[in-house]
Amino acid sequence: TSPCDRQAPATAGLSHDKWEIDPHELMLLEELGSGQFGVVRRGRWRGSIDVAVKMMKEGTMSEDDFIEEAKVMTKLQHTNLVQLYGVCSKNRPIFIVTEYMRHGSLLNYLRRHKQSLNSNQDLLLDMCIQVCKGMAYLERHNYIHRDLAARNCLVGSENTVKVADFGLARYVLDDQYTSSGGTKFPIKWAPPEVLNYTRFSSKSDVWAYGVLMWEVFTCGVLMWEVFTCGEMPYGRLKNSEVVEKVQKGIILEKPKGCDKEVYEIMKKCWHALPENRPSFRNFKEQLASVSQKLL
Ligand SMILES: CN1CCN(C(=O)c2ccc(Nc3nc(-c4cccc(NC(=O)c5ccc(C(C)(C)C)cc5)c4)cn4ccnc34)cc2)CC1
Repeated sequence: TSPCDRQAPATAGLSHDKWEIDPHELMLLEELGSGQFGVVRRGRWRGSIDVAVKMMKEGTMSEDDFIEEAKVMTKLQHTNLVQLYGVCSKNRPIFIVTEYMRHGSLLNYLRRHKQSLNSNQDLLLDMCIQVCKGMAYLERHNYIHRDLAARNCLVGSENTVKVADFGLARYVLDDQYTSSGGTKFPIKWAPPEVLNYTRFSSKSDVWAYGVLMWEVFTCGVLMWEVFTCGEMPYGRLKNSEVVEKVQKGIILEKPKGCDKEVYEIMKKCWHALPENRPSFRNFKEQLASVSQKLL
């Protein structure tokens, strides 16, 4: 470092780097739920900023690797990504602090609002387009999500939808989740190359995105049909049965009430070969043109 760096002015004294959050600046409020890593709570940062705080249960993640990666993650900024504000890594458990999304996960939102959503194909398509925009940004930055699904997207005010927990899957220590044979591995969102070789890429994110679209549009059933909102893909099939179907190229059927053109687009995500699937970039354009026709 040049001599002037060594004489950094006292005001820069804070030993923390900008991705390090001082826990004294955090006020923890009610619990929002718990996930793979333990409890998540709503909080207030510096008295005024609404945040969500993931309190990482010991032994659930490789913490040092994650803290290193957090520096990169805080730089990923887009209106359709849940912003990582920083981490509290100086004591245990470590806290992951992100922007707060008041309506919770997209999956629960779809299930809670099926009545108003199922007759609103435009709103369902708009939600998919928002996720696509966030994913196109990650794709542009060569950042792979590895667990894109409606449960890992969040809903804020005015029906804003954002992609959450991108890249976090790499730090989970539970091999029931990380290995494709594990009971917690998201089989129903995984393409053949991930099932066979755990080969993740932005094109495996595209496959998962197609399943996310299917989750969203199973909300779009017509009034007189039994509501199948935010349905579980492949219903009650066992994971081994789903793997067999996916290997044979059997894909999810068109959700009732889903527009034919939308299903045609969804199907493009499920090409057996990753190179034959569209990128999120050109997907965004296709979805925008369909939404023009639908409006
Ligand atoms: C009127 N309704 C009342 C009920 N309701 C809520 O209780 C509710 C409201 C807001 C919520 N918001 C958030 N909830 C969460 C949240 C809550 C519980 C669990 C989790 N998820 C996790 O802990 C988690 C997710 C993924 C992963 C891997 C690595 C596997 C991909 C690991 C861990 C997130 C995170 N957030 C980040 C920003 N905003 C939120 C969550 C729930 C929604 C509104």
